[in-house]
Amino acid sequence: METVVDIQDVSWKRQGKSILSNINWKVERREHWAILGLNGSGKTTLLNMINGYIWPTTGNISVLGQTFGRTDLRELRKSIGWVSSSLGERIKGSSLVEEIVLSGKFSSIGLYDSYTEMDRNRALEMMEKLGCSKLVGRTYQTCSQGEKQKVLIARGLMGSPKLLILDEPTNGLDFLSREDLLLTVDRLARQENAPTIIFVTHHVEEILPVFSKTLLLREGSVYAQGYTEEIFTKENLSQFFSTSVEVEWKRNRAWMSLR
Ligand SMILES: Nc1ncnc2c1ncn2[C@@H]1O[C@H](COP(=O)(O)OP(=O)(O)OP(=O)(O)O)[C@@H](O)[C@H]1O
Repeated sequence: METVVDIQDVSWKRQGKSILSNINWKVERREHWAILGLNGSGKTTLLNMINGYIWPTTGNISVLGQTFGRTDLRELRKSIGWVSSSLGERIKGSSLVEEIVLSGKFSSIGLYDSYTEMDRNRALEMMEKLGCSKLVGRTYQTCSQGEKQKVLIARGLMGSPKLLILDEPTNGLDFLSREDLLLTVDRLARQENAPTIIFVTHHVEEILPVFSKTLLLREGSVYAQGYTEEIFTKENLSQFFSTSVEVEWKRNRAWMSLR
């Protein structure tokens, strides 16, 4: 099996404080993972590290077989699609959605490079895949929150990444748009040639069965990791959140409520 992310004994310290402590985590190809953690648990820090924006204080990390310190990070980043709210905030509202998707090929925010007919067709194909091709010709600012997320995911796929990171993609979505986006991600993840996906969330019930593995992060440490269905017990989650919770499984998803 091909290892996509290999993190060994990684810690990251800032101002004498451990933000990440002794993280060990391996993601194999086509093994889709969810990362669940409360605000401030270290999720974004971990993603910044996987993308090579920050380096471990101690420990080793390699992504897609490239060991940090011995690799061209800009090249590596082209193999990683990263969809986050900070990406969304950097997009100009007046940009056409198809141009936003196309810009994913160059990992740029605006579209400055020239592109071919083939690139344009691929952009349309990615929009088709995400179920948002009807938006062609529209500007970003006229799209709903859910439509914007789909455009950004299509952009993330444009460069045929081996790893796709979806960082809280359901933020700001209403109940129906959230379910629609989750189903779209589920469909994408099940495709034959799908990239390995890391799905970051605060919410247990957003973790669909296709995310067969979950990493629980708490206060910068791995609280638990492994098969989602084994991890999401009421005992585990009550300890994890330091609050008594009930867990109910419906449609292969765990739903959590206060006890
Ligand atoms: N450069 C930095 N210097 C000091 N502290 C930092 C730095 N970056 C992050 N932190 C701290 O590390 C902790 C983890 O932050 P991080 O943003 O990774 O959490 P998160 O799980 O992504 O949170 P959220 O769910 O709210 O996005 C926080 O307490 C944050 O204040």
